Amino acid sequence: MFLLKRTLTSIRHYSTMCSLEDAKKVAAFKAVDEYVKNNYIVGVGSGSTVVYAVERLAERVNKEKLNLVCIPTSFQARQLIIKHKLVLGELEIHPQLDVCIDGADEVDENLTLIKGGGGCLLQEKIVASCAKQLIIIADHTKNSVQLGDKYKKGIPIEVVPISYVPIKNKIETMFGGELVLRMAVAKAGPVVTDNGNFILDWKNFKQTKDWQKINAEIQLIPGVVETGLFIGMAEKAYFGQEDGSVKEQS
Ligand SMILES: O=C[C@H](O)[C@H](O)[C@H](O)COP(=O)(O)O
Repeated sequence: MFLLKRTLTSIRHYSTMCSLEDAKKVAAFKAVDEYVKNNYIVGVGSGSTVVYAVERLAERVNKEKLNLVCIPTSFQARQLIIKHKLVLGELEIHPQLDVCIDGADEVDENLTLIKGGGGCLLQEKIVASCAKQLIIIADHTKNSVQLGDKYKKGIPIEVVPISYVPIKNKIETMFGGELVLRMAVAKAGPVVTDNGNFILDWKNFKQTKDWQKINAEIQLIPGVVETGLFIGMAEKAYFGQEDGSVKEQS
């Protein structure tokens, strides 16, 4: 009897738990509902969570007849905007955005982010820097205290191809850890970003509270194009939870 009761309890518990995809979706929908208004210029981030944000943008445009212009942060984002028949814009015409909605690989307690797991960090940082507000959408696995607590693939650093070995050596000497050239999956050789660059993933870095200083030093190394550290940029993060609720951090 006791065993049966325990089994029933765990079945009930399981049935109220959401998948990671559901968690991404609830976070994305809430962020779009709360931050996107009529006549906005909207930055569209990259990655699997942003797919749901674009779905919601399209629903709202169709239902509420919102007049939006969407600025992509990658080739993927551009394709999503086109697929959903949203108005595609560019920074040349709209250099100031009202809001940018994007995913993240990890978000620490200070809203410092690791981004670039999908290789789109450079354009994401450019577009976010032009937006009045950067809003992050993610599932609960991305929510951590310190960077590196949860995301183990490393901090992505986009580099000019000829410089990847010197940059790897310099950062390992300056700060420790290991920088690994990201390799492509369906192509021989390295990942080539939307901007024609390579990505070094900085793994096993020391945890610190001084990301601002380290980031500034890395950015000064010749050949470094951009880092996946987003410091002091995000206004708010929405994390979809296992129970279907959304946790907000600002
Ligand atoms: O380069 C990719 C971006 O920074 C993504 O926003 C980040 O990797 C999170 O992606 P996802 O929503 O797929 O976890």
